[in-house]
Amino acid sequence: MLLGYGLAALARLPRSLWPASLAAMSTGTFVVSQPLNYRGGARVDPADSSGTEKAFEPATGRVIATFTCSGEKEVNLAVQDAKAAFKIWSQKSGMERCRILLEAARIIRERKDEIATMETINNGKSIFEARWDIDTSWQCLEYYAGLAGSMAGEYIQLPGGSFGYTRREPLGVCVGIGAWNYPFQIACWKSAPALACGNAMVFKPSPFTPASVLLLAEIYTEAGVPPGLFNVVQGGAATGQLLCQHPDVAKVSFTGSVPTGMKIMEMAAKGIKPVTLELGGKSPLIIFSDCDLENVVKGAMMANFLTQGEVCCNGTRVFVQREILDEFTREVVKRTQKIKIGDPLLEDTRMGPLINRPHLERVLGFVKLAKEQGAKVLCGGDIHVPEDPKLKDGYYMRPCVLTNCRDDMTCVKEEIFGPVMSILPFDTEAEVLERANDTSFGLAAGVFTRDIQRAHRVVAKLQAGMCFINNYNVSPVELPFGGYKKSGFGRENGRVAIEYYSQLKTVCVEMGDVESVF
Ligand SMILES: NC(=O)c1ccc[n+]([C@@H]2O[C@H](COP(=O)([O-])OP(=O)(O)OC[C@H]3O[C@@H](n4cnc5c(N)ncnc54)[C@H](O)[C@@H]3O)[C@@H](O)[C@H]2O)c1
Ligand SMILES: C[N+](C)(C)CCCC=O
Repeated sequence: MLLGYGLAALARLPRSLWPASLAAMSTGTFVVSQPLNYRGGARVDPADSSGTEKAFEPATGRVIATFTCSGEKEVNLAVQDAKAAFKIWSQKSGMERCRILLEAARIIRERKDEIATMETINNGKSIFEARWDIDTSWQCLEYYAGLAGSMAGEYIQLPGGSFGYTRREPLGVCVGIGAWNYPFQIACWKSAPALACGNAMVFKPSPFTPASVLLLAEIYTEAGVPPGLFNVVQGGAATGQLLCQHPDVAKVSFTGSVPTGMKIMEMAAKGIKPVTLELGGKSPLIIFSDCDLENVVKGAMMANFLTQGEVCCNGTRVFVQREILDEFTREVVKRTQKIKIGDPLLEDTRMGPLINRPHLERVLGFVKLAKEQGAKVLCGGDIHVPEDPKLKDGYYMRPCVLTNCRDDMTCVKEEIFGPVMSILPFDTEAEVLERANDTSFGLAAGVFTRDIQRAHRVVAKLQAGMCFINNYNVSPVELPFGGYKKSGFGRENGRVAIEYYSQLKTVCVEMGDVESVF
Protein backbone atom coordinates (compact mmCIF):
# COMPACT_ATOMS: atom_id res chain seq x y z
CA MET A 1 0.00 0.00 0.00
CA LEU A 2 3.01 2.36 -0.25
CA LEU A 3 5.07 3.39 -3.25
CA GLY A 4 2.76 5.59 -5.26
CA TYR A 5 -0.20 3.35 -4.50
CA GLY A 6 -2.42 5.92 -2.81
CA LEU A 7 0.22 7.41 -0.54
CA ALA A 8 2.03 9.38 -3.18
CA ALA A 9 2.54 12.50 -1.07
CA LEU A 10 4.08 10.52 1.74
CA ALA A 11 6.21 8.47 -0.57
CA ARG A 12 7.72 11.67 -1.95
CA LEU A 13 9.38 12.30 1.39
CA PRO A 14 12.83 10.88 2.07
CA ARG A 15 12.56 7.49 3.77
CA SER A 16 14.06 8.95 6.94
CA LEU A 17 10.92 11.07 7.31
CA TRP A 18 8.42 8.25 6.77
CA PRO A 19 6.46 6.94 9.80
CA ALA A 20 8.32 4.02 11.40
CA SER A 21 5.83 1.41 10.16
CA LEU A 22 6.34 2.41 6.55
CA ALA A 23 10.04 3.15 6.74
CA ALA A 24 10.41 -0.42 7.93
CA MET A 25 8.88 -1.66 4.64
CA SER A 26 10.63 -4.93 4.14
CA THR A 27 10.98 -7.80 1.76
CA GLY A 28 7.89 -10.00 1.70
CA THR A 29 5.19 -7.38 2.24
CA PHE A 30 4.54 -5.51 -1.00
CA VAL A 31 1.60 -6.24 -3.31
CA VAL A 32 0.43 -4.29 -6.36
CA SER A 33 -3.21 -3.38 -5.97
CA GLN A 34 -3.75 -0.77 -8.68
CA PRO A 35 -4.04 -1.16 -12.47
CA LEU A 36 -0.74 -1.47 -14.30
CA ASN A 37 -1.85 0.05 -17.59
CA TYR A 38 -1.54 3.79 -18.09
CA ARG A 39 -3.46 5.78 -20.66
CA GLY A 40 -4.73 9.35 -20.99
CA GLY A 41 -2.80 10.48 -17.92
CA ALA A 42 -4.16 7.84 -15.50
CA ARG A 43 -3.91 4.21 -14.50
CA VAL A 44 -6.62 2.21 -16.28
CA ASP A 45 -7.86 -1.34 -16.45
CA PRO A 46 -7.13 -2.57 -19.97
CA ALA A 47 -10.06 -2.55 -22.40
CA ASP A 48 -9.43 -6.15 -23.42
CA SER A 49 -7.16 -9.07 -22.63
CA SER A 50 -4.71 -11.35 -24.38
CA GLY A 51 -4.17 -13.46 -21.23
CA THR A 52 -2.81 -12.85 -17.75
CA GLU A 53 0.69 -12.84 -16.25
CA LYS A 54 2.07 -12.99 -12.73
CA ALA A 55 4.93 -10.84 -11.47
CA PHE A 56 7.10 -12.12 -8.63
CA GLU A 57 9.29 -10.81 -5.86
CA PRO A 58 12.48 -12.77 -6.66
CA ALA A 59 13.74 -12.41 -3.08
CA THR A 60 10.89 -14.55 -1.71
CA GLY A 61 9.27 -16.19 -4.73
CA ARG A 62 5.99 -14.46 -3.78
CA VAL A 63 3.51 -13.26 -6.41
CA ILE A 64 3.23 -9.47 -6.13
CA ALA A 65 0.87 -8.89 -9.06
CA THR A 66 -1.46 -10.75 -11.37
CA PHE A 67 -2.24 -8.59 -14.35
CA THR A 68 -4.02 -8.60 -17.68
CA CYS A 69 -2.00 -8.55 -20.88
CA SER A 70 -3.22 -5.91 -23.28
CA GLY A 71 -4.97 -7.10 -26.42
CA GLU A 72 -5.55 -5.41 -29.78
CA LYS A 73 -8.21 -3.01 -28.47
CA GLU A 74 -6.12 -1.72 -25.56
CA VAL A 75 -2.99 -1.39 -27.68
CA ASN A 76 -4.96 0.59 -30.25
CA LEU A 77 -6.45 2.86 -27.57
CA ALA A 78 -2.96 3.52 -26.17
CA VAL A 79 -1.59 4.33 -29.63
CA GLN A 80 -4.55 6.59 -30.54
CA ASP A 81 -4.24 8.40 -27.25
CA ALA A 82 -0.54 8.93 -27.84
CA LYS A 83 -1.28 10.16 -31.35
CA ALA A 84 -3.63 12.82 -29.98
CA ALA A 85 -1.08 13.93 -27.37
CA PHE A 86 1.63 14.04 -30.05
CA LYS A 87 -0.32 16.75 -31.89
CA ILE A 88 -0.06 19.01 -28.83
CA TRP A 89 3.44 18.09 -27.67
CA SER A 90 5.12 18.29 -31.06
CA GLN A 91 3.95 21.90 -31.41
CA LYS A 92 5.65 22.99 -28.20
CA SER A 93 9.00 24.75 -28.37
CA GLY A 94 12.11 22.92 -27.22
CA MET A 95 12.31 25.18 -24.18
CA GLU A 96 8.74 24.28 -23.15
CA ARG A 97 9.60 20.57 -23.39
CA CYS A 98 12.83 21.23 -21.53
CA ARG A 99 11.01 22.71 -18.54
CA ILE A 100 8.63 19.76 -18.24
CA LEU A 101 11.41 17.17 -18.54
CA LEU A 102 13.45 19.01 -15.92
CA GLU A 103 10.47 18.94 -13.58
CA ALA A 104 10.07 15.18 -14.19
CA ALA A 105 13.79 14.71 -13.43
CA ARG A 106 13.36 16.66 -10.21
CA ILE A 107 10.45 14.49 -9.08
CA ILE A 108 12.39 11.29 -9.85
CA ARG A 109 15.29 12.61 -7.78
CA GLU A 110 12.91 13.44 -4.95
CA ARG A 111 11.24 9.99 -5.10
CA LYS A 112 14.49 8.09 -5.67
CA ASP A 113 14.19 5.87 -2.59
CA GLU A 114 10.64 4.89 -3.35
CA ILE A 115 11.37 4.04 -7.00
CA ALA A 116 14.54 2.15 -6.09
CA THR A 117 12.61 0.16 -3.49
CA MET A 118 10.06 -0.94 -6.05
CA GLU A 119 12.82 -1.83 -8.52
CA THR A 120 14.52 -3.94 -5.87
CA ILE A 121 11.32 -5.72 -4.87
CA ASN A 122 10.36 -6.61 -8.44
CA ASN A 123 13.82 -7.22 -9.96
CA GLY A 124 15.87 -8.54 -7.05
CA LYS A 125 18.89 -6.25 -7.47
CA SER A 126 20.32 -4.75 -4.28
CA ILE A 127 18.82 -1.47 -3.10
CA PHE A 128 22.31 0.00 -3.22
CA GLU A 129 22.49 -0.65 -6.96
CA ALA A 130 18.87 0.24 -7.65
CA ARG A 131 19.58 3.74 -6.36
CA TRP A 132 22.40 4.06 -8.93
CA ASP A 133 19.94 3.05 -11.66
CA ILE A 134 17.52 5.74 -10.58
CA ASP A 135 20.36 8.27 -10.63
CA THR A 136 21.17 7.46 -14.26
CA SER A 137 17.44 7.70 -14.95
CA TRP A 138 16.89 11.28 -13.76
CA GLN A 139 20.27 12.27 -15.19
CA CYS A 140 19.05 11.05 -18.58
CA LEU A 141 15.93 13.24 -18.35
CA GLU A 142 18.06 16.24 -17.34
CA TYR A 143 20.47 15.62 -20.19
CA TYR A 144 17.77 15.51 -22.89
CA ALA A 145 15.91 18.41 -21.30
CA GLY A 146 19.13 20.35 -21.89
CA LEU A 147 19.24 19.31 -25.54
CA ALA A 148 15.54 19.94 -26.24
CA GLY A 149 16.00 23.68 -26.53
CA SER A 150 18.95 23.49 -28.87
CA MET A 151 17.63 21.11 -31.52
CA ALA A 152 18.10 22.95 -34.76
CA GLY A 153 18.67 22.48 -38.46
CA GLU A 154 21.09 24.10 -40.89
CA TYR A 155 20.87 27.06 -43.26
CA ILE A 156 22.49 26.49 -46.65
CA GLN A 157 23.15 29.32 -49.12
CA LEU A 158 22.27 28.47 -52.76
CA PRO A 159 22.98 30.37 -56.05
CA GLY A 160 21.10 33.56 -56.82
CA GLY A 161 20.05 34.29 -53.28
CA SER A 162 18.08 31.07 -53.02
CA PHE A 163 18.67 28.96 -49.96
CA GLY A 164 17.79 25.76 -48.20
CA TYR A 165 17.33 24.82 -44.59
CA THR A 166 16.77 21.69 -42.60
CA ARG A 167 14.36 21.04 -39.77
CA ARG A 168 14.73 18.27 -37.23
CA GLU A 169 11.20 16.93 -36.73
CA PRO A 170 9.77 14.26 -34.44
CA LEU A 171 8.70 10.88 -35.80
CA GLY A 172 5.29 10.52 -34.12
CA VAL A 173 4.24 7.69 -31.80
CA CYS A 174 7.31 5.69 -30.78
CA VAL A 175 7.10 2.30 -29.10
CA GLY A 176 9.50 1.32 -26.32
CA ILE A 177 9.83 -2.36 -25.40
CA GLY A 178 11.93 -3.13 -22.34
CA ALA A 179 13.87 -5.97 -20.73
CA TRP A 180 13.58 -6.90 -17.05
CA ASN A 181 17.12 -6.17 -15.82
CA TYR A 182 16.90 -2.34 -15.70
CA PRO A 183 13.12 -1.72 -15.85
CA PHE A 184 12.95 1.94 -14.80
CA GLN A 185 16.26 2.96 -16.35
CA ILE A 186 15.38 1.44 -19.74
CA ALA A 187 12.05 3.29 -19.76
CA CYS A 188 13.88 6.57 -19.05
CA TRP A 189 16.70 5.96 -21.55
CA LYS A 190 14.04 5.50 -24.26
CA SER A 191 11.39 8.03 -23.29
CA ALA A 192 13.69 10.96 -22.42
CA PRO A 193 15.19 11.43 -25.92
CA ALA A 194 11.87 10.49 -27.54
CA LEU A 195 9.91 13.12 -25.62
CA ALA A 196 12.67 15.74 -25.92
CA CYS A 197 12.41 15.43 -29.71
CA GLY A 198 8.63 15.98 -29.58
CA ASN A 199 7.44 12.37 -29.92
CA ALA A 200 4.87 10.44 -27.89
CA MET A 201 5.65 6.98 -26.51
CA VAL A 202 3.77 3.79 -25.74
CA PHE A 203 5.95 1.64 -23.48
CA LYS A 204 5.69 -2.07 -22.77
CA PRO A 205 7.86 -3.33 -19.92
CA SER A 206 8.88 -6.96 -19.55
CA PRO A 207 6.05 -8.99 -17.99
CA PHE A 208 8.56 -9.97 -15.27
CA THR A 209 8.89 -6.34 -14.13
CA PRO A 210 5.66 -4.51 -14.89
CA ALA A 211 5.48 -2.15 -11.90
CA SER A 212 8.09 0.61 -11.73
CA VAL A 213 7.37 2.17 -15.14
CA LEU A 214 3.95 3.20 -13.79
CA LEU A 215 5.75 5.54 -11.41
CA LEU A 216 7.48 7.13 -14.40
CA ALA A 217 4.15 7.55 -16.20
CA GLU A 218 2.67 9.27 -13.13
CA ILE A 219 5.72 11.49 -12.80
CA TYR A 220 5.51 12.63 -16.42
CA THR A 221 1.85 13.52 -15.87
CA GLU A 222 2.62 15.38 -12.66
CA ALA A 223 5.43 17.25 -14.43
CA GLY A 224 2.98 18.50 -17.07
CA VAL A 225 3.16 16.38 -20.24
CA PRO A 226 -0.19 16.26 -22.09
CA PRO A 227 -2.36 13.28 -21.05
CA GLY A 228 -1.61 10.33 -23.36
CA LEU A 229 1.94 11.38 -24.23
CA PHE A 230 3.47 8.47 -22.30
CA ASN A 231 1.26 5.39 -22.07
CA VAL A 232 1.98 1.93 -20.68
CA VAL A 233 0.60 -1.37 -21.91
CA GLN A 234 1.37 -4.70 -20.30
CA GLY A 235 2.05 -8.17 -21.64
CA GLY A 236 4.61 -10.36 -23.36
CA ALA A 237 5.33 -11.30 -26.97
CA ALA A 238 1.71 -11.05 -28.17
CA THR A 239 1.28 -7.48 -26.89
CA GLY A 240 4.74 -6.56 -28.20
CA GLN A 241 3.79 -7.80 -31.66
CA LEU A 242 0.59 -5.76 -31.68
CA LEU A 243 2.64 -2.66 -30.93
CA CYS A 244 5.28 -3.34 -33.58
CA GLN A 245 2.67 -4.07 -36.25
CA HIS A 246 0.41 -1.12 -35.47
CA PRO A 247 0.16 1.11 -38.56
CA ASP A 248 0.22 4.33 -36.52
CA VAL A 249 3.50 3.50 -34.79
CA ALA A 250 6.43 5.37 -36.34
CA LYS A 251 9.38 3.73 -34.60
CA VAL A 252 10.28 0.84 -32.29
CA SER A 253 13.04 1.03 -29.72
CA PHE A 254 13.73 -2.39 -28.29
CA THR A 255 15.93 -3.70 -25.48
CA GLY A 256 16.16 -7.46 -25.14
CA SER A 257 17.63 -10.62 -26.57
CA VAL A 258 19.03 -11.18 -30.05
CA PRO A 259 16.32 -13.68 -31.13
CA THR A 260 13.53 -11.25 -30.15
CA GLY A 261 15.45 -8.40 -31.79
CA MET A 262 15.38 -10.30 -35.08
CA LYS A 263 11.60 -10.69 -34.84
CA ILE A 264 11.16 -7.00 -34.02
CA MET A 265 13.23 -6.04 -37.04
CA GLU A 266 11.20 -8.31 -39.31
CA MET A 267 7.93 -6.79 -38.10
CA ALA A 268 9.26 -3.25 -38.40
CA ALA A 269 10.55 -3.99 -41.91
CA LYS A 270 6.99 -4.69 -43.05
CA GLY A 271 5.99 -1.15 -42.08
CA ILE A 272 9.37 0.42 -43.06
CA LYS A 273 9.70 1.59 -39.47
CA PRO A 274 13.09 2.55 -38.05
CA VAL A 275 14.26 0.47 -35.09
CA THR A 276 16.78 0.87 -32.32
CA LEU A 277 17.98 -2.54 -31.12
CA GLU A 278 19.80 -2.83 -27.78
CA LEU A 279 20.54 -6.54 -27.66
CA GLY A 280 22.67 -9.06 -25.80
CA GLY A 281 26.41 -9.49 -25.56
CA LYS A 282 29.38 -11.65 -24.56
CA SER A 283 31.91 -8.94 -24.03
CA PRO A 284 35.65 -9.32 -23.53
CA LEU A 285 37.58 -7.74 -20.67
CA ILE A 286 41.31 -7.67 -21.52
CA ILE A 287 43.77 -7.39 -18.67
CA PHE A 288 47.43 -6.70 -19.50
CA SER A 289 50.13 -7.59 -16.99
CA ASP A 290 51.18 -3.94 -16.51
CA CYS A 291 47.78 -3.03 -15.02
CA ASP A 292 47.08 -1.75 -11.53
CA LEU A 293 45.98 -5.02 -9.93
CA GLU A 294 43.78 -3.46 -7.27
CA ASN A 295 41.82 -1.52 -9.90
CA VAL A 296 41.65 -4.46 -12.24
CA VAL A 297 40.12 -6.76 -9.66
CA LYS A 298 37.53 -4.11 -8.81
CA GLY A 299 36.92 -3.60 -12.54
CA ALA A 300 36.44 -7.32 -13.17
CA MET A 301 33.91 -7.53 -10.34
CA MET A 302 32.02 -4.52 -11.74
CA ALA A 303 32.14 -6.14 -15.18
CA ASN A 304 30.58 -9.38 -13.98
CA PHE A 305 28.49 -9.13 -10.85
CA LEU A 306 26.25 -6.04 -10.99
CA THR A 307 22.55 -6.98 -10.93
CA GLN A 308 23.42 -10.65 -10.30
CA GLY A 309 25.34 -10.69 -13.58
CA GLU A 310 22.13 -9.96 -15.51
CA VAL A 311 23.70 -7.11 -17.47
CA CYS A 312 23.84 -6.94 -21.28
CA CYS A 313 27.30 -5.34 -21.49
CA ASN A 314 29.04 -7.49 -18.88
CA GLY A 315 32.66 -8.39 -19.58
CA THR A 316 32.26 -12.10 -18.90
CA ARG A 317 35.18 -13.28 -21.05
CA VAL A 318 38.02 -12.15 -18.81
CA PHE A 319 41.30 -12.44 -20.77
CA VAL A 320 44.27 -12.21 -18.38
CA GLN A 321 47.90 -11.96 -19.52
CA ARG A 322 49.65 -15.08 -18.31
CA GLU A 323 52.25 -13.33 -16.09
CA ILE A 324 49.53 -12.15 -13.66
CA LEU A 325 47.02 -14.95 -14.12
CA ASP A 326 47.58 -16.60 -10.73
CA GLU A 327 47.69 -13.37 -8.74
CA PHE A 328 44.58 -11.98 -10.46
CA THR A 329 42.66 -15.23 -10.10
CA ARG A 330 43.50 -15.58 -6.40
CA GLU A 331 42.40 -12.03 -5.64
CA VAL A 332 39.21 -12.08 -7.73
CA VAL A 333 38.08 -15.36 -6.16
CA LYS A 334 38.79 -14.02 -2.66
CA ARG A 335 36.63 -10.95 -3.30
CA THR A 336 33.88 -12.88 -5.08
CA GLN A 337 33.53 -15.16 -2.06
CA LYS A 338 33.04 -12.09 0.13
CA ILE A 339 30.07 -10.68 -1.84
CA LYS A 340 27.18 -10.40 0.58
CA ILE A 341 24.23 -12.30 -0.91
CA GLY A 342 20.74 -12.06 0.56
CA ASP A 343 17.77 -9.78 1.16
CA PRO A 344 18.20 -7.11 -1.53
CA LEU A 345 16.45 -4.44 0.56
CA LEU A 346 19.13 -4.59 3.26
CA GLU A 347 21.71 -1.82 2.97
CA ASP A 348 24.77 -4.08 3.10
CA THR A 349 23.56 -6.68 0.56
CA ARG A 350 25.50 -6.55 -2.70
CA MET A 351 23.88 -9.47 -4.56
CA GLY A 352 20.21 -10.34 -4.52
CA PRO A 353 18.26 -13.14 -6.22
CA LEU A 354 18.11 -13.81 -9.95
CA ILE A 355 14.95 -12.77 -11.76
CA ASN A 356 13.01 -16.08 -11.60
CA ARG A 357 13.29 -19.82 -11.05
CA PRO A 358 13.63 -20.85 -14.75
CA HIS A 359 16.38 -18.29 -15.27
CA LEU A 360 18.22 -19.45 -12.13
CA GLU A 361 18.07 -23.02 -13.42
CA ARG A 362 19.29 -21.91 -16.84
CA VAL A 363 22.32 -20.15 -15.32
CA LEU A 364 23.12 -23.15 -13.08
CA GLY A 365 22.82 -25.30 -16.23
CA PHE A 366 25.54 -23.21 -17.90
CA VAL A 367 27.85 -23.85 -14.92
CA LYS A 368 27.13 -27.60 -15.04
CA LEU A 369 27.88 -27.70 -18.77
CA ALA A 370 31.07 -25.70 -18.25
CA LYS A 371 32.29 -28.34 -15.78
CA GLU A 372 31.40 -31.12 -18.22
CA GLN A 373 33.37 -29.31 -20.92
CA GLY A 374 36.46 -29.10 -18.68
CA ALA A 375 36.19 -25.79 -16.82
CA LYS A 376 37.10 -25.65 -13.15
CA VAL A 377 34.76 -23.93 -10.68
CA LEU A 378 36.89 -21.87 -8.29
CA CYS A 379 33.93 -20.56 -6.32
CA GLY A 380 30.14 -20.43 -6.36
CA GLY A 381 28.00 -21.64 -9.23
CA ASP A 382 25.52 -23.29 -6.87
CA ILE A 383 22.27 -22.37 -5.12
CA HIS A 384 22.51 -20.11 -2.09
CA VAL A 385 19.96 -20.50 0.69
CA PRO A 386 19.84 -17.40 2.90
CA GLU A 387 19.44 -17.90 6.65
CA ASP A 388 16.33 -15.71 6.83
CA PRO A 389 13.40 -18.18 6.51
CA LYS A 390 11.29 -15.72 4.52
CA LEU A 391 13.89 -15.87 1.72
CA LYS A 392 13.88 -19.67 1.40
CA ASP A 393 11.86 -19.67 -1.84
CA GLY A 394 13.94 -16.91 -3.47
CA TYR A 395 16.18 -17.44 -6.51
CA TYR A 396 19.68 -17.03 -5.08
CA MET A 397 22.96 -18.41 -6.35
CA ARG A 398 26.56 -17.87 -5.35
CA PRO A 399 28.62 -15.88 -7.87
CA CYS A 400 30.91 -18.12 -9.86
CA VAL A 401 34.47 -17.87 -11.18
CA LEU A 402 35.55 -20.42 -13.81
CA THR A 403 39.10 -21.24 -14.93
CA ASN A 404 40.55 -23.79 -17.34
CA CYS A 405 38.27 -22.19 -19.90
CA ARG A 406 38.75 -22.48 -23.66
CA ASP A 407 37.31 -20.23 -26.34
CA ASP A 408 35.17 -23.06 -27.77
CA MET A 409 33.30 -23.74 -24.50
CA THR A 410 29.61 -22.83 -24.24
CA CYS A 411 30.25 -20.68 -21.15
CA VAL A 412 32.70 -18.59 -23.21
CA LYS A 413 30.60 -18.36 -26.35
CA GLU A 414 27.04 -17.78 -25.12
CA GLU A 415 25.46 -15.02 -23.08
CA ILE A 416 24.73 -16.54 -19.64
CA PHE A 417 23.11 -13.44 -18.10
CA GLY A 418 24.04 -14.52 -14.59
CA PRO A 419 26.95 -14.16 -12.14
CA VAL A 420 29.45 -16.34 -13.99
CA MET A 421 32.95 -15.09 -14.89
CA SER A 422 35.15 -17.11 -17.26
CA ILE A 423 38.91 -16.53 -16.97
CA LEU A 424 41.00 -17.08 -20.12
CA PRO A 425 44.81 -16.70 -20.20
CA PHE A 426 46.57 -15.01 -23.13
CA ASP A 427 50.13 -14.16 -24.13
CA THR A 428 50.24 -11.42 -26.79
CA GLU A 429 48.25 -8.36 -27.81
CA ALA A 430 47.66 -9.66 -31.36
CA GLU A 431 46.43 -13.00 -30.04
CA VAL A 432 44.00 -11.51 -27.52
CA LEU A 433 42.56 -9.10 -30.07
CA GLU A 434 41.76 -11.90 -32.46
CA ARG A 435 40.16 -14.00 -29.71
CA ALA A 436 38.23 -11.06 -28.23
CA ASN A 437 36.69 -10.25 -31.62
CA ASP A 438 35.85 -13.87 -32.42
CA THR A 439 32.16 -13.55 -31.52
CA SER A 440 28.98 -12.57 -33.28
CA PHE A 441 28.20 -10.12 -30.44
CA GLY A 442 29.72 -6.64 -30.20
CA LEU A 443 28.13 -4.73 -27.36
CA ALA A 444 31.03 -3.80 -25.08
CA ALA A 445 34.69 -4.43 -24.27
CA GLY A 446 37.21 -3.37 -21.65
CA VAL A 447 40.99 -2.93 -21.50
CA PHE A 448 43.11 -2.56 -18.38
CA THR A 449 46.71 -1.40 -18.87
CA ARG A 450 48.99 1.43 -17.71
CA ASP A 451 50.31 1.77 -21.28
CA ILE A 452 48.03 4.45 -22.70
CA GLN A 453 49.22 3.98 -26.31
CA ARG A 454 48.41 0.31 -26.11
CA ALA A 455 45.03 1.05 -24.55
CA HIS A 456 43.95 3.22 -27.49
CA ARG A 457 45.53 0.91 -30.09
CA VAL A 458 43.65 -2.07 -28.70
CA VAL A 459 40.35 -0.24 -28.30
CA ALA A 460 40.55 0.96 -31.91
CA LYS A 461 40.67 -2.66 -33.04
CA LEU A 462 37.94 -4.03 -30.78
CA GLN A 463 34.65 -4.72 -32.55
CA ALA A 464 32.36 -3.31 -29.85
CA GLY A 465 30.13 -0.27 -29.54
CA MET A 466 30.95 0.59 -25.92
CA CYS A 467 34.61 0.34 -24.86
CA PHE A 468 36.00 1.01 -21.40
CA ILE A 469 39.65 1.81 -20.60
CA ASN A 470 40.71 1.12 -17.00
CA ASN A 471 37.12 0.83 -15.72
CA TYR A 472 33.96 -1.10 -16.60
CA ASN A 473 30.16 -0.70 -16.56
CA VAL A 474 30.08 2.96 -15.66
CA SER A 475 27.28 4.71 -17.52
CA PRO A 476 27.48 8.48 -17.89
CA VAL A 477 24.37 9.48 -19.84
CA GLU A 478 26.41 11.92 -21.93
CA LEU A 479 28.06 8.97 -23.70
CA PRO A 480 26.29 7.01 -26.47
CA PHE A 481 25.58 3.37 -25.63
CA GLY A 482 24.87 0.56 -28.10
CA GLY A 483 26.26 -2.37 -30.01
CA TYR A 484 28.12 -3.59 -33.06
CA LYS A 485 27.34 -6.81 -34.94
CA LYS A 486 24.48 -8.88 -33.48
CA SER A 487 24.33 -6.71 -30.37
CA GLY A 488 22.19 -4.30 -32.33
CA PHE A 489 22.26 -0.81 -33.78
CA GLY A 490 21.13 2.67 -33.01
CA ARG A 491 22.35 4.34 -29.83
CA GLU A 492 20.88 5.34 -26.50
CA ASN A 493 22.21 8.29 -24.51
CA GLY A 494 24.52 11.01 -25.76
CA ARG A 495 23.71 13.68 -28.33
CA VAL A 496 23.50 11.13 -31.13
CA ALA A 497 20.30 9.51 -29.76
CA ILE A 498 18.46 12.59 -31.03
CA GLU A 499 19.06 11.29 -34.57
CA TYR A 500 17.26 8.07 -33.73
CA TYR A 501 14.14 9.85 -32.47
CA SER A 502 13.80 12.49 -35.18
CA GLN A 503 13.77 12.90 -38.92
CA LEU A 504 15.33 15.54 -41.09
CA LYS A 505 13.22 17.69 -43.37
CA THR A 506 14.98 19.67 -46.09
CA VAL A 507 13.34 22.84 -47.37
CA CYS A 508 14.56 24.31 -50.68
CA VAL A 509 13.58 27.98 -51.20
CA GLU A 510 13.68 29.61 -54.64
CA MET A 511 14.15 33.39 -54.58
CA GLY A 512 14.17 33.85 -58.37
CA ASP A 513 12.07 32.59 -61.27
CA VAL A 514 11.48 28.95 -62.11
CA GLU A 515 13.79 27.74 -64.88
CA SER A 516 11.81 25.13 -66.77
CA VAL A 517 13.06 22.70 -69.39
CA PHE A 518 9.55 22.46 -70.85
N1 LIG B 1 21.94 -3.79 -25.13
C1 LIG B 1 21.21 -3.37 -24.11
O1 LIG B 1 21.12 -2.19 -23.81
C2 LIG B 1 20.45 -4.37 -23.25
C3 LIG B 1 19.99 -3.95 -22.01
C4 LIG B 1 19.30 -4.87 -21.20
C5 LIG B 1 19.10 -6.18 -21.63
N2 LIG B 1 19.56 -6.56 -22.85
C6 LIG B 1 19.40 -7.96 -23.30
O2 LIG B 1 18.08 -8.41 -23.01
C7 LIG B 1 18.08 -9.82 -22.79
C8 LIG B 1 17.35 -10.14 -21.52
O3 LIG B 1 16.09 -9.54 -21.51
P1 LIG B 1 14.75 -10.34 -21.79
O4 LIG B 1 14.89 -11.74 -21.32
O5 LIG B 1 13.65 -9.51 -21.25
O6 LIG B 1 14.70 -10.33 -23.39
P2 LIG B 1 13.52 -10.80 -24.34
O7 LIG B 1 14.01 -10.61 -25.72
O8 LIG B 1 12.99 -12.12 -23.95
O9 LIG B 1 12.32 -9.77 -24.03
C9 LIG B 1 12.50 -8.37 -24.13
C10 LIG B 1 11.16 -7.71 -24.33
O10 LIG B 1 10.63 -8.09 -25.57
C11 LIG B 1 9.28 -8.55 -25.41
N3 LIG B 1 9.03 -9.52 -26.47
C12 LIG B 1 9.29 -10.85 -26.46
N4 LIG B 1 8.96 -11.40 -27.65
C13 LIG B 1 8.48 -10.41 -28.42
C14 LIG B 1 7.98 -10.34 -29.75
N5 LIG B 1 7.92 -11.42 -30.53
N6 LIG B 1 7.56 -9.15 -30.23
C15 LIG B 1 7.65 -8.03 -29.47
N7 LIG B 1 8.10 -8.03 -28.20
C16 LIG B 1 8.52 -9.20 -27.68
C17 LIG B 1 9.26 -9.09 -23.99
O11 LIG B 1 7.95 -9.18 -23.50
C18 LIG B 1 10.11 -8.07 -23.28
O12 LIG B 1 9.36 -6.92 -22.97
C19 LIG B 1 19.54 -10.21 -22.74
O13 LIG B 1 19.94 -10.80 -23.95
C20 LIG B 1 20.26 -8.89 -22.54
O14 LIG B 1 21.58 -8.88 -22.97
C21 LIG B 1 20.24 -5.68 -23.66
C1 LIG C 1 24.07 0.58 -16.48
N1 LIG C 1 24.85 -0.47 -17.13
C2 LIG C 1 25.53 -1.25 -16.11
C3 LIG C 1 25.87 0.14 -18.00
C4 LIG C 1 23.98 -1.39 -17.86
C5 LIG C 1 23.23 -0.81 -19.02
C6 LIG C 1 22.12 -1.72 -19.54
C7 LIG C 1 22.49 -3.14 -19.78
O1 LIG C 1 21.87 -4.13 -19.42
